[in-house]
Amino acid sequence: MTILSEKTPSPAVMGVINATPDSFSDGGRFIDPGNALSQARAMVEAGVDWVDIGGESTRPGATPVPLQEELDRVCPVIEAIHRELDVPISLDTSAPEVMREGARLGISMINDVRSLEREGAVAAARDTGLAVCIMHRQGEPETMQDRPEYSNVLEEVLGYLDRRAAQLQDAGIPGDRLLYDPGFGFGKTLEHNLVLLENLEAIVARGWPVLVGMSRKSMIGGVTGRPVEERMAGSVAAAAMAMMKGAAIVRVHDVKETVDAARMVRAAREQGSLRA
Ligand SMILES: Nc1nc2ncc(COP(=O)(O)OP(=O)(O)O)nc2c(=O)[nH]1
Repeated sequence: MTILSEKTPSPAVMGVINATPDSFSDGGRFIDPGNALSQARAMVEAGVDWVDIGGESTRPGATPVPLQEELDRVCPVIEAIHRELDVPISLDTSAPEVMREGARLGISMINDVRSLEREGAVAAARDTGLAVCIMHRQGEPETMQDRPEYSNVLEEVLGYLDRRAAQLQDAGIPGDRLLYDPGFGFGKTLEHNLVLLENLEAIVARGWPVLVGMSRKSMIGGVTGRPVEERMAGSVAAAAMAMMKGAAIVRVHDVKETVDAARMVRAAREQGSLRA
């Protein structure tokens, strides 16, 4: 995967900066570009490999954001981080116009929880030449957690990602620009999420870099009983498990702690390969 090999180690840590008023765990903190830049700077100082900028919450129950409002939220943040910091930026959006503007402003990856399914998104992503993370979800944020059901969640997630990757390659997006994401929390019960985490190797085995986002989500709370603001340890543990199972990027809020976990995984993997 050229974009990943060129820009970051594996596993890599992606810091979440939501320029939104309503994101489930950091909503409102980074809607001001100055605050977002300060957060990005702190993440870079903590060793982050990517920052992920989002202007629309996709938490369960969230409603879509008008295009201009999403542009107004993310563009100043992208411009400031691209100007002031040396860190690859991924843009968390489903809107083709936002993808194109983000590419113009210097992002390195499109992170679309809707896998380029919106009108014009495939062409936009293709034209930018950027890496594209595609993600499985069942339903839309407004209702996806009402009654998630699968006959076999792992097979259905893999089936969707494989079909979508084939469609996008047929549409002219080279396969070496794609990343897979199983979509933790996007139309899944706690049990579904845990099956996907425990079997992550099967997703990694498909051959595309795998990006996972479990940080502070309800699956962490469901297992630990912790409220959102106390889910750092559980989130780092889940990220460590994913990295040990072969995830290429972990998308997290608690960067400093997760960078330490990533460094442990990389060190053991490198030393282990030397057969000391
Ligand atoms: N690739 C990818 N992108 C994602 N974007 C948003 C969220 C939701 O988490 P967050 O951004 O912290 O909350 P909100 O959607 O409320 O902004 N999760 C993922 C994920 O699991 N994978």
